[in-house]
Amino acid sequence: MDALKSMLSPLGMSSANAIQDTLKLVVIGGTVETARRASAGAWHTFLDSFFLTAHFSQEDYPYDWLMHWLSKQPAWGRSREFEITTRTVSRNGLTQSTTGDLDEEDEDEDEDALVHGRRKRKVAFMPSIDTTHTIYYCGHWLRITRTKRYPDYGHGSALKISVIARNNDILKKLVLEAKREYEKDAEHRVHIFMADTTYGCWRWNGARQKRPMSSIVLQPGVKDMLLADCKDFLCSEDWYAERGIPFRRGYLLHGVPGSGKTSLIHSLAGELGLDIYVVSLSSKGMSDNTLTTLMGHVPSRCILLLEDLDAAFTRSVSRDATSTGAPTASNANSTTTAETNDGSTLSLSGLLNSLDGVAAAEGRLLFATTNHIERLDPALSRPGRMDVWVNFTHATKWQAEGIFKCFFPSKPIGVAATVPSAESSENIDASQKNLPLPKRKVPGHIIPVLDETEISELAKRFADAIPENELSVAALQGYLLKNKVRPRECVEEVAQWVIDERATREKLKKEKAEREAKEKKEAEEKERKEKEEKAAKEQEEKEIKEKSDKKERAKAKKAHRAEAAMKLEGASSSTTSLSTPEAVIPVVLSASESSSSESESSNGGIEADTEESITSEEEPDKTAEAPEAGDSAVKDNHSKEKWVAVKADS
Ligand SMILES: Nc1ncnc2c1ncn2[C@@H]1O[C@H](COP(=O)(O)OP(=O)(O)OP(=O)(O)O)[C@@H](O)[C@H]1O
Repeated sequence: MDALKSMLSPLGMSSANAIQDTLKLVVIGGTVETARRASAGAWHTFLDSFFLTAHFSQEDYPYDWLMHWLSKQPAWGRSREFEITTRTVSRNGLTQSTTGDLDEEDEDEDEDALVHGRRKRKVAFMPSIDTTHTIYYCGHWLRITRTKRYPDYGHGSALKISVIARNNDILKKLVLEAKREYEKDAEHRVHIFMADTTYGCWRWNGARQKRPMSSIVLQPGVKDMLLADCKDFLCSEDWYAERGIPFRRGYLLHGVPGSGKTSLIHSLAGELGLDIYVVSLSSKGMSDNTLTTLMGHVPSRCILLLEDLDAAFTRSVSRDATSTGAPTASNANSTTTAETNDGSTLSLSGLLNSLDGVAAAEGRLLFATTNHIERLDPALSRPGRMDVWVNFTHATKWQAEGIFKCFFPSKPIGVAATVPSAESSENIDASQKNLPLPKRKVPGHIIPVLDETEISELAKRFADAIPENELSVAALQGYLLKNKVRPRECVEEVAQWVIDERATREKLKKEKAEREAKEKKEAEEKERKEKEEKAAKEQEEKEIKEKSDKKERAKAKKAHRAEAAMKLEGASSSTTSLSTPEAVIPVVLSASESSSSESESSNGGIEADTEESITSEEEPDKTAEAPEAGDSAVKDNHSKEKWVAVKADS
């Protein structure tokens, strides 16, 4: 300090004091800030040594479990910063409400209630992103933060849970509890995931009610066989491992549209408690790499569904004659990449590799559906890839009877049949016109419940009226749906419906044939026009080329003559320099004198005047006989004239 004072002494006393004070402040401030930072660091180190933090990403299941669990926590619902959404509470879309749910007016109303035919929307409070909530759980305070995973892309969330604890038991307990609750609530639903070709990942698409196996009417034994096969596969992992066989199984469901292929898969997923991962191979942006990535991310126990396999290598919307993935003449070499204008590039080899390549997931049940098995490449449907094939046909009489019984529940014999009243008949008509029903869950009051014998008898009559293997089960279902509250009338009118259906189909067939014929004609006309235009263009190009060739040849000829003239001039000057009496005799040279002119005449060039052709070397005497040098005649053939120097008799 003394040194500082002595340094500052030459300055005025007052300014020296001011500088001293400033320096003091700087020193004190720096010390305080350093102390603050050190203490904060020590505090964080202290906290970190006690806090356990777990991260959960939206792409993984635990995130769903925790979001579902949190949605039921009162503290989560009491959050003071909200995101208000009419979407599902969590990514999994389970329909239970958060504790902060905002129901409209009558809270006790049915969740599925319809207002003017529309489902009522629930408004839910979701704690907003980047806010921290403290929840008390099993004697611990949990600090929970929802964050954005990819803020730049605007999607993807993550959860961060911190807790003061000696070990991670509390977090394990929390995750297990959340999982249990989630699974309990998801018990009656099948989760559907769709392939996202843009990001090469799976996106949750919805949770559907399970469909009972009994609602699928197939020929006897088919459902049982499939169910038993799937169950057997799922519990034979060790058996596969012992034999070195990849733990995968493929099912190919093929047959006519509307015969229950997709419904059966849905039903099986519910029965086996598996999620469904759906890939549409013909979707935009699908490529070998994307498919391989997707297949690599399929969980081990699930159903992987490849829909409309025959349309894999075509982007056609039609699923009939024009749509093909088959090794036809044009695409026989199907291992080559199919490139389309929508940017999709998928090859058969890419598909095969992704199905059973090294990166393909194990333990999954692969289901593929197609309406045209004959169009599939044999490599795709061979055993090992598709182990079980099931053929779906149009409805048989047996199926018609079965589906009728599914639609109209029966009462045990002896209980009086419920017949709709006149008032309810009005409702019936309204429902048949597809007008909204007041309550979805209680339609029983308008459906007459007949006794078993009557239903059996009606079902039999219904089946008798249905032609074998002609109409799809979906078509029968459509007819029954229209008559869902009129079982007796439904049977009475079915014969007429079949006639109408045939007529409609015939009409549609005819229209389709006409449309196709028209399209074919237009295509042919277009092709013919294109051909004509092409031919005209080619002809024009040919003519232009010929003209330019002619010009070129004429130019070359001119140049050649000029060259020859130059040579002659050179020769004449050399003879003069020898002081030999020479005369320059003009002679007419023809184009045929030169080799170039020969070639020209041979290839159709300008004809040479051979009569008057004289060469200085070959016919010197002729040149000698030529008129005197002074008045050497310049013959016509203007352009063909050349002056050559020849020795003349002096
Ligand atoms: N065998 C069946 N048993 C019960 N319902 C059926 C059956 N076949 C079709 N359906 C009904 O028909 C509708 C269409 O069925 P689904 O989508 O399963 O047919 P699909 O064979 O997959 O048709 P596509 O080949 O066109 O995809 C569904 O609503 C389903 O309930």
